[in-house]
Amino acid sequence: MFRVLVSDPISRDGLEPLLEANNIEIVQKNVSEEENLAQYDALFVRSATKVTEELMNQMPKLKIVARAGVGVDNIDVDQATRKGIIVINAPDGNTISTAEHTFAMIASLVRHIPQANMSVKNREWKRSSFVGSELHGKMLGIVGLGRIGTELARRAKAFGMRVAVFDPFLTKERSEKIGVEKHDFEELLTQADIITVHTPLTKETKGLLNKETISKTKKGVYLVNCARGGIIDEDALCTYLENGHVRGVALDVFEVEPPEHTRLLEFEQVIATPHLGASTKEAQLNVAYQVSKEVLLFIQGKQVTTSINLPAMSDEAYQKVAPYDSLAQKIGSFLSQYMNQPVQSITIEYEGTAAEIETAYVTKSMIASFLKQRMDININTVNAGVLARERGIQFIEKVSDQNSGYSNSMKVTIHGEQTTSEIKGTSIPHFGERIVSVNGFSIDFHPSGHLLYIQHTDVPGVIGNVGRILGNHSVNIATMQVGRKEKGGEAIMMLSFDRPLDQPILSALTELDEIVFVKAIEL
Ligand SMILES: NC(=O)c1ccc[n+]([C@@H]2O[C@H](COP(=O)([O-])OP(=O)(O)OC[C@H]3O[C@@H](n4cnc5c(N)ncnc54)[C@H](O)[C@@H]3O)[C@@H](O)[C@H]2O)c1
Ligand SMILES: O=C(O)[C@H](O)COP(=O)(O)O
Repeated sequence: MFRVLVSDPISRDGLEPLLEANNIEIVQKNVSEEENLAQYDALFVRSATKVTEELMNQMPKLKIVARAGVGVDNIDVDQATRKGIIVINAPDGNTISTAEHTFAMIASLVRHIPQANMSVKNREWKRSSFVGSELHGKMLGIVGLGRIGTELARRAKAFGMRVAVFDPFLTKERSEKIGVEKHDFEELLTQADIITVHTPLTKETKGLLNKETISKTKKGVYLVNCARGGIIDEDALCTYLENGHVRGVALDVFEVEPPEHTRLLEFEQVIATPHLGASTKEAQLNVAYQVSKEVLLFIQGKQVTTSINLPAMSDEAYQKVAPYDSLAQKIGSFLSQYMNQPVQSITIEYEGTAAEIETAYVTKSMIASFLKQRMDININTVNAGVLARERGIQFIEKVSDQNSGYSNSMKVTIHGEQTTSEIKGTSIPHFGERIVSVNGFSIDFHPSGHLLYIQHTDVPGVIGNVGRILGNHSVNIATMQVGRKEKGGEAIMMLSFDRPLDQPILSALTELDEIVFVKAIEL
């Protein structure tokens, strides 16, 4: 049974993909009210639940955190990554709703609609107190032209506004295509009549609009924040509202939510909503449905596509990666079992078509498989890199420009404290993966099942002796491959069996004079 805890109010209809699947139990209850957090495999949240390290420690089975929305600033993604917990979000399910809400806030702000509404409800009729400004012909300054910023720009243009944009990642071509003016931050500050922010809250964007930057804006500017509390510094807003430099402010988000102690709410010129940008039936259905489908993919062992802490990959892209992923896991596990010593560095080299895929994912998969043999914690592609680095293991990814004759290949070299080992493999369409070289010995075997690696001297009779000992122990050899570098020198044997070999058999083989090294490997 896969258990899902839905902590924040999330559309039940949007959970349909999970509700319809077998062996999934869904509990809709806030984390603070759930006594047995340890039983859950997945946690669904919006912005209210704080997914802290402490919470994750109480959920040892947690494998995936699904944010039914965009912002993940309420989730400790670094800690989730360390623990191998996948974090996903629903990047575009609430874009339209938030853009529409922002536009409604802008229109309300310049026409004083909330204040006028309150006044009329108080039985007043003060028409001259609420004279507003037209949007037509005014310049809207958008900071952050992502999904929401772009939709907002389209709406502003339909109202006859000029749209100026600052976004360090915006190209000239894209700004021309959308029909907005690309500016630097300083220009936008000095020219815009209304400034609205649509960036995530990061170290760079925290306090982006502060005492200094707001002082550069036009006197009488309107400021809008429907992205994240803290992008516009709340103390600075109070200062400029008090001295009249800022004419009005519209806020959907606050530094602390709910904003119990902020002075901002005392200003007549401030209009506010309680983080409602994504609160429409449509957006809530979209985001819940998006993350539910992703979690279902995860449960089915398929590739998730909207992960924050994994390389983004569509299912189609993963189909191309899958054969190499499988090969990488086999090589990682093989080398980890074979090399029973501390490791300093791992190098993985891709050649041919293997170099054309999402190699970062495959590298992490190989490292995860390598570490799994050595560590008794949850290791996967999410945390493999962090855990390897924490243990002082360097990993290097290379693309080879050599042509070794295979249409694709992957070579993994491990530098251990005492020795270095290397395995090369290839994936053959419709045939599966093959190991084609071990420590420079050419060989050809399918890396699967109960295997035995034997290093020996290339002398007559050794194969017979090995066969005799195995026969004496009633062990049937399923497959056998040999490889050598030169006649009479060192050679290797790779055997596979229908069952694992016990220690007495391995000891008997080791006692043969011509045998240098024996290692049973389970793949
Ligand atoms: N109020 C709500 O209910 C609500 C709903 C949805 C999203 N949001 C918030 O809105 C924000 C934007 O969402 P989105 O879906 O458009 O995200 P997005 O990732 O599509 O866009 C963010 C944009 O910000 C830009 N950016 C990043 N750093 C910047 C900087 N220092 N200066 C200028 N631009 C910068 C990026 O280049 C990107 O284009 C997020 O913080 C999200 O959490 C709020
Ligand atoms: O980042 C988001 O998606 C929005 O801030 C919406 O947050 P919510 O899901 O708590 O409404």
